[in-house]
Amino acid sequence: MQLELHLIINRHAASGNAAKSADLVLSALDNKQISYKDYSTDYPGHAIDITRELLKTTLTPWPDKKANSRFPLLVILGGDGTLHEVVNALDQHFHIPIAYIPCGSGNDFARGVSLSRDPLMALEHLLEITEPQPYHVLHYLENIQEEEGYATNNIGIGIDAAIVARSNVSASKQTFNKFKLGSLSYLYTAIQVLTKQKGFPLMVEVNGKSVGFDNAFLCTTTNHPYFGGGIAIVPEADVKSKAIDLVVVERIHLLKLFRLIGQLLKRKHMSSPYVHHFKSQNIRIVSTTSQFGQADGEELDSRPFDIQFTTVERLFWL
Ligand SMILES: Nc1ncnc2c1ncn2[C@@H]1O[C@H](COP(=O)(O)OP(=O)(O)OP(=O)(O)O)[C@@H](O)[C@H]1O
Repeated sequence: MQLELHLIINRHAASGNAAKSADLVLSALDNKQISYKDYSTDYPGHAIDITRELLKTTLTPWPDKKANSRFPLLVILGGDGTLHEVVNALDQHFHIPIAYIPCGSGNDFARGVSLSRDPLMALEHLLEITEPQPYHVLHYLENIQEEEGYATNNIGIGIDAAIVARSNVSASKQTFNKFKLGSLSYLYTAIQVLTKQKGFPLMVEVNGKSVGFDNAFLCTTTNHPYFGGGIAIVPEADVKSKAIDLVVVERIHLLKLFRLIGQLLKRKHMSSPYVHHFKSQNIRIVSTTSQFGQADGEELDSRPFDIQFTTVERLFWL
């Protein structure tokens, strides 16, 4: 099957470093005499508008019914946030495959699906593939604001979301990204926010059973092991599995918390008595107090949450 590539490029990802990666990819395509159309994003959310336009005019589900035609393949160049926008813009068009060349700072989805984070290697991989594969993505339904969407990586309320909110306004992300140290930016901001985040009451419902926490600190639902730029929050999570992994960490004394962070970095935190792991195809979390929220590193407003999670299969050209 011949391909017609449609590239959505977020040159602003990785604090602008994505522009260089995108130019490398476009030059490689020119050298190989592979034709493409490229669309650069001009503002936050522009990837959504471009995707919706392509959906009306160009994109088709796999497999293509028209023989001898070139398949219009959507290719995303950006970070997890850009991918998040496109997955949500495609909504229930699960049979329209998404190809991905990671150019962001964290690139957790690429880590989660074992895709090379070197843009040229990811391009080689894309050009070798002959058909898309199904992967799971998280589906969430927030009952209070009746908001629905998808996440390729994770959705969290509590400290991880507070870190996202803080790092989006801090200069450290730009500084660390300049030196290609996106995950250090996350850790640096994390340490700044840790002292401020208070514990909050949380209810978790898994397979019809409710569990209450008086003093939750982190509550993250994840599709694969990674968050925050390569931190393995649930090392055993598997993007190919239908099950969702939820991890709840309790607010503990700062000294114990630093010890837990050490264990987290060595992937030994899951046995801690303060870390609670749930795995199911259907999970609900309820926070009656206002908390920060994040979906794939994109901020959700600070508010109470009542979220129902499932997974859906969608095609990726990976
Ligand atoms: N032209 C633009 N100017 C400013 N922001 C943009 C522009 N185009 C897209 N964006 C925004 O950039 C944000 C961040 O992009 P993205 O998450 O892909 O990169 P990143 O944060 O560097 O990577 P990662 O999420 O993998 O750490 C997205 O929220 C997107 O809406």
